[in-house]
Amino acid sequence: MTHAIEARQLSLSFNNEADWGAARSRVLDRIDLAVPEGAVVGLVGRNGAGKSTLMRCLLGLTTPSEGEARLLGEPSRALTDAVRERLGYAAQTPDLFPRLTGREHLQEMAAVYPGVHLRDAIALAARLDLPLGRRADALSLGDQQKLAVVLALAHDPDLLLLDEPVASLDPISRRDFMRALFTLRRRVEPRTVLVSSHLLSDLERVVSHVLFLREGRVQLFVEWDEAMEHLRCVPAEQPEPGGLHWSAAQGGRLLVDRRQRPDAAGQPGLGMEDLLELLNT
Ligand SMILES: Nc1ncnc2c1ncn2[C@@H]1O[C@H](COP(=O)(O)OP(=O)(O)OP(=O)(O)O)[C@@H](O)[C@H]1O
Repeated sequence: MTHAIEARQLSLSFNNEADWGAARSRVLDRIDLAVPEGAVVGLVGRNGAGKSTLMRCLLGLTTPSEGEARLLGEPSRALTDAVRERLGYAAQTPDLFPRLTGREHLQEMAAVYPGVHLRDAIALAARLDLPLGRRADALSLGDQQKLAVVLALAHDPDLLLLDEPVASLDPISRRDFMRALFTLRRRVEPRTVLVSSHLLSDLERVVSHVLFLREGRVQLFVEWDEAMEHLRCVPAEQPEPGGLHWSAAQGGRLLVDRRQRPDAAGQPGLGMEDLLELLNT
């Protein structure tokens, strides 16, 4: 199987001397990851879990302290232009030129990336109700986010990384945008997407996989349909072999795969919010 995103023992530490004397804090902790081509991965975790940092390391924008990442088969630290042209990224804080209009942003991009489809991008902007004639510094935060996403999608990338792209969008725009992510494709090959969000109900509708991150570590990386079908929570006073995670909360709870635990048969399925809560306690 080909993997669009790979990480091996990816770690990152920062010197936080101002905060903690000479302490070094580990923001990413030995992350191993293999995301199959065509997967739509929801990246989920509490504030400060390391989601944005992981995306930046994957893209080669931040250099890891240890380990390595690969995108579309190439090491992130040395991506060729050919692979860069197949990537789309929208940062959590939109990275726009304040004096340029949305349309000018698109034209600038078309000049650099031969694969930009102006007509499709303009159609997506219209669908999202984004005024392309307005300067970026005159756009609301939600509209700036929409523009960042329209730009990230404009060249029909094979791999799309979106860092909280819908946080400031109203519910109607969010729904339209989530649909657009997966339907706007000129090529037949499926697009791989890594999207972080705290809006779990939006993610639940569109993802094929979920990556739960806690304090820079991968807690769980699962196919979402499988997780809903088979992951269950059973009471347990202490960690047990075969359990995927043990939480001390509520008298002790163990996350298990019900195929391995007959006693989990009567337990209800877990939503993304249940899992996030369980994995963080
Ligand atoms: N340049 C830096 N120097 C020191 N610490 C940093 C730096 N960048 C990030 N961190 C720390 O790394 C941790 C992870 O931050 P990150 O922004 O990746 O989290 P996140 O999961 O994206 O959070 P949120 O959901 O709030 O966006 C935080 O504790 C943050 O303070």
